[in-house]
Amino acid sequence: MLQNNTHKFFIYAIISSPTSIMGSLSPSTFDDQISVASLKTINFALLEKKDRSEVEKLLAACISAGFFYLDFTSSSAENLPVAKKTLLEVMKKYFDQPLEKKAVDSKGVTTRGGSFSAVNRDRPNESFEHLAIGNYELLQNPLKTLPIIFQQAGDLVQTYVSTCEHVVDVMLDCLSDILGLEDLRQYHLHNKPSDTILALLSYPGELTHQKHTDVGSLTVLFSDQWGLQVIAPESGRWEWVEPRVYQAVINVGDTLRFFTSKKLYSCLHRVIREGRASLEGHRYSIAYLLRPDNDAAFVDADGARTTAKDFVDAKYHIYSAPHDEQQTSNILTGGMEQILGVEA
Ligand SMILES: O=C(O)CCC(=O)C(=O)O
Ligand SMILES: [Fe+2]
Repeated sequence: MLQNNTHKFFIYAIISSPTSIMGSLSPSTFDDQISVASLKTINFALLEKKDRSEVEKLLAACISAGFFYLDFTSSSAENLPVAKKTLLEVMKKYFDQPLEKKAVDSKGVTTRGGSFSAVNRDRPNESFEHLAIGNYELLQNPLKTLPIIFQQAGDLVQTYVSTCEHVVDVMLDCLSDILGLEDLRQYHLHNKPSDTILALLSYPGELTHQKHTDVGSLTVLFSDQWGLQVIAPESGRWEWVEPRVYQAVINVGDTLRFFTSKKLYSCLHRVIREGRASLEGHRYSIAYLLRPDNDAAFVDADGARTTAKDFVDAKYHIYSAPHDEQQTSNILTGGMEQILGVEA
């Protein structure tokens, strides 16, 4: 085992190139037969100015891959990648604590903390540890919502979350304008109860994250480590999402797809630890998951009218159900598996 790891490190040292100007994290030339997704990069400063061609680029990314990078250079959210770096450090300290200590923070609510896994004895690695900080709860009562380690970091989490609120608001405005829709923000009012969360994820060892679409509307994701894969809509094949230090990965979730009469793609993704990702150690990621206000109503993938609250509850149920139960429903994959023609 030790020999194996030493060998891996040796290969890594040979093939890795230094972090580029873009802040991408090598090994970009690792040959594990899986391509790196060629996702578009959208400029957030231009979206803030409602620059028409950038907004068109945003729409194009949302109706094709459903995934893209967001570059914050010279925007009012320029500090987000810096805050992410600090947040990752605090997270490491947090997840280093004994399980019993962390268990107290989720207050027995499995969707808010602890270990999250599908109930499947054949795939014990499909599990990760998480802490989910409720956006609404954080606004209402930060001291009750934040574990002590995060309180000690001053207003780090509050600033991070309010910046994410701004980032998603701008994207929702741009999409409403270009699609000629009434304001998509009306379903995402941050001062109304919703299941919008800042999810802090920890993948020690070889833990993975089963394939899924995100239940909500938009996700702002950062990870400095390889592991995330997305389905390429043209081929139905899994591709790596290259981690970038200064850019967030944004993806469309199920509910934004439903609010836009299924024009946008809520793309399937997963985290695996094989191939180039096997060179990473303990993996961490930060996902701001925007979900609609609890009472927002829409028609789901099966044509049923539902509310965000019921839809999120149903998705969480199926997320931790056995795989054979998951296969009987469209919920885990947002109905996207058939549309994308997924290979495996
Ligand atoms: O850990 C990651 O990179 C992905 C996390 C994710 O897909 C999620 O939280 O929905
Ligand atoms: Fe996800």
